[in-house]
Amino acid sequence: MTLLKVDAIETYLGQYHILQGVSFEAKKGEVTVLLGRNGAGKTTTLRSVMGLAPISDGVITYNNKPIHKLPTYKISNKGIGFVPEDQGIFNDLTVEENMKVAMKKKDDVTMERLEWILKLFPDLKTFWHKKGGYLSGGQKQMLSIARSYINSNDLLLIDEPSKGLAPIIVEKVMRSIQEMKEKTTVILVEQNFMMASMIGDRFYIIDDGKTVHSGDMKELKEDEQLKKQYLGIA
Ligand SMILES: Nc1ncnc2c1ncn2[C@@H]1O[C@H](COP(=O)(O)OP(=O)(O)OP(=O)(O)O)[C@@H](O)[C@H]1O
Repeated sequence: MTLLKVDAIETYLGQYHILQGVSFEAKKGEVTVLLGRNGAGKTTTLRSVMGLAPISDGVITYNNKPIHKLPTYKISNKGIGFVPEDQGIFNDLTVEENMKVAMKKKDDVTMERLEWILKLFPDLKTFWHKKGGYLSGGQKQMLSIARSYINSNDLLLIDEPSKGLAPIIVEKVMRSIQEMKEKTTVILVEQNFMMASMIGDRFYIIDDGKTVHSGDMKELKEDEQLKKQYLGIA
């Protein structure tokens, strides 16, 4: 079943026509990976879904209902979580406060999730009373991911979770996304192709603000030509 459908969206940032026809679908229970070189438009695509970079043309539907005219908080209230590339944590709040502000509920399920998160990222427990602004880049990234895991979202948009993290933590994050898959549909922007291909089900390649290729991740793993052409690997 298609949970999110992005159909031929166009987005301007200021006077620049950044997205010029991006289309993709996220199927329920799958990890959909958006790939493409730097500046291709992947972040802008996620921001457009969240209503942070409003589209000028095209349609975005969630559970078959259009959401592209809604303000960001209404999109978020539909159960769509977002881990932005720039982390979006509060520098003046402690790790604990950052987590509490993110919680939509404080029920047993949320507390169980918190326990799971602190096992996943023990660093956050160590720095529980430290202000967000004083964390290292990697710790900020962990906090940002943790904030998105705390609520039971139906869809999670994650922008480059591996950025700034040590390889062992990247692996942990990827495994956590795999665990999340049981409950949450995921759209992932990821430059680390090895990680992306490990957990991704379907891929879409964005180039120059357009979707240029899509398919099963299994196929892309073997398509050296495509990887070389658009991703600069192989
Ligand atoms: N505020 C802005 N105003 C004008 N152009 C912008 C703005 N923000 C981003 N861009 C441009 O939009 C294009 C797409 O950027 P975007 O961040 O979506 O790419 P990306 O695929 O996520 O790249 P990366 O992998 O480097 O994060 C880039 O050419 C970028 O320079």
